[in-house]
Amino acid sequence: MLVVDDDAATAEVLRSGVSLMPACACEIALSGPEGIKALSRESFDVVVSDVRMPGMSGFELLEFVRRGDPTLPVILVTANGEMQEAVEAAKQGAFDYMVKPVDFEHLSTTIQRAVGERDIGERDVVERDEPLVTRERAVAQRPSTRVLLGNAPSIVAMLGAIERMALSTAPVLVAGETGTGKDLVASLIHEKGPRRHRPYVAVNTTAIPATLLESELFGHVRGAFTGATQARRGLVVEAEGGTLFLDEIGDMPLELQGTLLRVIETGEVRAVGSDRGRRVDVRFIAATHRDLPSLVRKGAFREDLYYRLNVLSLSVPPLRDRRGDIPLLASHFLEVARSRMPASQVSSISADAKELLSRASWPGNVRQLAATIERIVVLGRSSRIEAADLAFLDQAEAEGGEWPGGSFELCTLKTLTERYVSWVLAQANQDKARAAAILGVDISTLYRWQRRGPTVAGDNEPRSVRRPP
Ligand SMILES: Nc1ncnc2c1ncn2[C@@H]1O[C@H](COP(=O)(O)OP(=O)(O)OP(=O)(O)O)[C@@H](O)[C@H]1O
Repeated sequence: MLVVDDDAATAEVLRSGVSLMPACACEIALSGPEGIKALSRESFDVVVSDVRMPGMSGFELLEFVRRGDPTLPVILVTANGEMQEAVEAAKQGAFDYMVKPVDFEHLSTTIQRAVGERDIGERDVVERDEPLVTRERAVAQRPSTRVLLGNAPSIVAMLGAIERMALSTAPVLVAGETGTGKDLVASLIHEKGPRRHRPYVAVNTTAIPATLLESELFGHVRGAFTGATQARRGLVVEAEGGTLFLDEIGDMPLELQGTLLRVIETGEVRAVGSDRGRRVDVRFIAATHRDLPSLVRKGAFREDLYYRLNVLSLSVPPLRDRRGDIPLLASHFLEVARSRMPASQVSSISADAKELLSRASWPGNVRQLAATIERIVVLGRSSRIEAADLAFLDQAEAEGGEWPGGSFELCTLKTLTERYVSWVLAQANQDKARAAAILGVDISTLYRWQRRGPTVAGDNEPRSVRRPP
């Protein structure tokens, strides 16, 4: 809990009052700005603030908190209880309003209520976080408190970029493998910016049949096509004032890419079957796990749309490139899973198990880690997750693992390459696209190598190798 009061003695009294509550740690700030500093340094479950303070009032602090994290409860305490002030406090979203001298019993039950309600609110949000069904579409009704965890330098840098990008309305392109957190990044860009109170509409373009995608996105008028018995506004219009998140943009059909480009450029959307455009104010964030520049080269993605979307870009690193964050994420997902299943026995992770988690290959990235922990929480019978519970995980031998080329007898470059290629394939679970990416060659080259053996530098079969392995 954070207590903000310019009168050190009162703050101290409040602190000693609440420290009687079990498991309550309390920090004091002697002014509004000091409170803000504390809030940016660490996270609190509740804030109790004096109303009249020089420099920054409790109401101003409340406004600050509401903008940053609308779920964080703020209890205002005042020396002179005026009805008007109490009404104002409620209007501005204070959790409660109390008059000094504070009745500690009342304060402590209010704090417990505030923290309890917040937990329930967060659980709702976690539930929203589940795979989006059928049309993979969700309209966020209220700002969520999804957190992006991680201390890896790449993640810290990304968080900084998210904060800055949140202040702009330019399109953003988020790249990264599946399950790395692209949707999470997009929703944070929305939530940290001035559009946070407007809708966040997420669409997975691959989850909607190509024939319906156009009308889903841009709407249609009644009778526009067979079965269009009612007009539809479309998701772009639904995102009015807010953000439209287009997941898997690399899979969007070419014809629609042209329409989307026009909408982004003109700020106008035209429903299928309508001859009139409608102005919209929507911020576009797109994501893909595919290599868009290479799709552009192959003619499968429009170059002009690529440049339009790529005004700001972010690349979310795969989990295996930030292994240091795995224990932290695992503990977080353990808490999330436990809150969904309070009856579970599982409550901690052993050091060995954390070690094993940190070494696994995680081709499905953070989503796979979350699912792994959830499965153990649901099925586990002991209180601690042990290494033995994780025996099924693929360990990433590629890092720190042994070179599998066998003993180092002298052999030709071709033989060595063959062994390396088959080892990489094994590491990638025979996923040719991933193996080709690791090897830095085109997937068609990999297929050819499998049929005819690899071509190596010096072979007289040039041009077929883009980059010598
Ligand atoms: N750094 C993180 N901290 C906490 N949770 C995370 C983090 N990264 C991802 N997650 C969680 O992992 C899950 C997968 O993330 P998300 O759906 O954003 O991935 P994605 O890259 O959009 O996946 P896809 O490519 O399949 O669409 C979500 O539940 C998300 O909240």
